[in-house]
Amino acid sequence: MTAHYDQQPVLQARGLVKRYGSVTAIDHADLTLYPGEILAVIGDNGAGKSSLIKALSGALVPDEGEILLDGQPVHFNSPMQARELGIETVYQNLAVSPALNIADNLFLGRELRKPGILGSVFRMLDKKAMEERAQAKMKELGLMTIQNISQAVESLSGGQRQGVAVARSALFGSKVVIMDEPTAALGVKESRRVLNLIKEVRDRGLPIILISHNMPHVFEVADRIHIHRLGKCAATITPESHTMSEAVAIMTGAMEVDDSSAAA
Ligand SMILES: Nc1ncnc2c1ncn2[C@@H]1O[C@H](COP(=O)(O)OP(=O)(O)OP(=O)(O)O)[C@@H](O)[C@H]1O
Repeated sequence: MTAHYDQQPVLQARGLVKRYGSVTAIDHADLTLYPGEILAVIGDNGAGKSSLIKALSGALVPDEGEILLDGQPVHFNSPMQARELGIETVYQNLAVSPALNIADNLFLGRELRKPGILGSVFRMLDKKAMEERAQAKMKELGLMTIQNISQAVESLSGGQRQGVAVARSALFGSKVVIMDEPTAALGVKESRRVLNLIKEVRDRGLPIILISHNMPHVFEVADRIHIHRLGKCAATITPESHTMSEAVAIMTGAMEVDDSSAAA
């Protein structure tokens, strides 16, 4: 699937503001995510990327501004509310529970119950259905180098664990997947697998917001790059329109951009 810039954006932030006392973490920030794209969000430390992403994933309630999902205004008071509307977030830490197996991790907090009275009254889990769906999703995403779905996640490598977290987001994210530094803790080979997986999820129709400090990774996978500076979008560029050093220059304020490209 290729990005559709002529269509209704899937997710939009308009004029978001978040203040912590005298610090303005988000300062009238805009962001637009179109169907079929990987939108990278880059910015210096303290630029307000995490705060922006938290607002989009329901982990923070903005003081001002609006969030639109498929063109409709939405208000999230918790991450659960954002998830219920199809926005899944993969956090860098907390990605998976090591002691649980792969299938249990995929369904953590959203376990399937057995049909009928066994599930509704006795709350019995449908382990078989969860394992089958987990297996199918891992296979679909090309993650079947992991042999056994009932294998404990603590026995997997860092890249495989991140793969499980990405598979979970693809399993439940019906509209948007937000990934916060998914390759930060990984080696070269593992990063490559996770980047391919991210592209695979995009190609299967889920648009992605990717927060990353890794410029080569961003330039490799992003369709567009939202550059965040001083709490707002300084520019939206593409890997074709600008070089990595130009992106860094915009990020740090060394290079000015005209207002037209700042439209998110
Ligand atoms: N809970 C909080 N309380 C007070 N100040 C905060 C809080 N969260 C963030 N800030 C401040 O808001 C600003 C933006 O922080 P934020 O974490 O969103 O930036 P960031 O771009 O994600 O940075 P990094 O790349 O270092 O994670 C910073 O000045 C930070 O100190």
